[in-house]
Amino acid sequence: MTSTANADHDVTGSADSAVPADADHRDVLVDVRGVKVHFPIRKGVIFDKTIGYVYAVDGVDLQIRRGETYGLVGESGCGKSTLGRAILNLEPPTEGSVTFDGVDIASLKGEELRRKRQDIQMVFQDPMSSLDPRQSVESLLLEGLKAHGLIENDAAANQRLRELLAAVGLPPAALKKYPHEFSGGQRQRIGIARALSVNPKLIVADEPVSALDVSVQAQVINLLEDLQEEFGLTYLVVAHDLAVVRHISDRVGVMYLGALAEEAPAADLYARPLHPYTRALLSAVPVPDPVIEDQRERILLTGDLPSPANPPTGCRFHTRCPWRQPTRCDTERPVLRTVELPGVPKDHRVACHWAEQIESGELRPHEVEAIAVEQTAGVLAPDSPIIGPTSIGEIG
Ligand SMILES: Nc1ncnc2c1ncn2[C@@H]1O[C@H](COP(=O)(O)OP(=O)(O)OP(=O)(O)O)[C@@H](O)[C@H]1O
Repeated sequence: MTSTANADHDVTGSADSAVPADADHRDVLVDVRGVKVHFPIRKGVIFDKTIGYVYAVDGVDLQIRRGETYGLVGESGCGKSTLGRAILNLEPPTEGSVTFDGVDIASLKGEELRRKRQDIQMVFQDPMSSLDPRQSVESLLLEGLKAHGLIENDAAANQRLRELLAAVGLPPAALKKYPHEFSGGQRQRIGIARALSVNPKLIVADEPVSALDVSVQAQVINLLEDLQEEFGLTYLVVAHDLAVVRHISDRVGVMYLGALAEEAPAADLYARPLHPYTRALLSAVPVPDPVIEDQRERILLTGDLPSPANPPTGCRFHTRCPWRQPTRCDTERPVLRTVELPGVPKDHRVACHWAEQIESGELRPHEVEAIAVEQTAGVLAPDSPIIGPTSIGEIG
């Protein structure tokens, strides 16, 4: 693996403890250590010259425990999908390692890699573009089974397909139909059945409901939760929408410009965000009560999201941070660390030099008078109708 890092990027921003405090190593299904994915920017027709890099993922440590749902959130372009692809070994890391079920996936080749890939499946945002329109549902579902040699005979295959459809709440008649004959929610169910067909351990769901109507989103989220319980699945759910991730996740990681800004059990993160970026995102979420809505402080995020091809020095967030402090914030990259604050669990980690001082009120934001929020990309109210009284039987 070659490092493309410049001097500033050599500061990895790695966590003080890669494995969460209360996690046993055997509990960890996915172990991401110091992962960087840098895409070269090339110029020239005849001589292909590298003139820079897009620092899409720039030093991420995270662990996903068996049976949990890890929600990864962040604005468009912060590197969520690239990190997901690195975990699947579809995008080999420039630096760092990804261990899946105790095995470094970069070391696998041929048959071993094919078998490991069976354990990790993806659910995509737009089922219409991920399902071949010329294939019937039967053929789409058989594909994975055949590729991994999981078909003993026709009768067993037929039984398996029916079980898969039942698991995702679709009738057996769906087998003979084509993707265009289904609604968006039903198509996502087919995508989920396809992922399930090879008995994976991990499902990486990249924006699994963002292309669906709000009323259908809840059904698909509930389906994913039911399937997790039934089949003992582990999920990495990638989304730009804090509301989706809140309801489905056990733990949430907030990404900003290629690195984790904060990571915590979902309830803690939403109740007590410690990173200025997470605070700003959550402060932008409207509250249904107009009195509270009127009184609460909103945090101004100034400026645009910097380009990952030219990230700020020091703390990636300092150019937009209302609490930024001279020198340290723009020169020293903060590591993801635990904080010594009463009531904050050890697995609530934050990459901010001043998390304690901000939380205690010792440091005040520079733009205290500002109440408008300029940049709130993709944030929905935590109580948005994502979670409705829906069941696995309801078909979206
Ligand atoms: N193959 C590639 N070559 C060059 N740059 C890339 C490549 N793939 C992604 N990028 C860039 O890397 C950065 C991170 O992209 P990524 O898709 O991972 O972000 P994201 O957070 O998933 O965004 P979105 O929610 O819009 O998908 C972006 O600036 C993107 O343009």
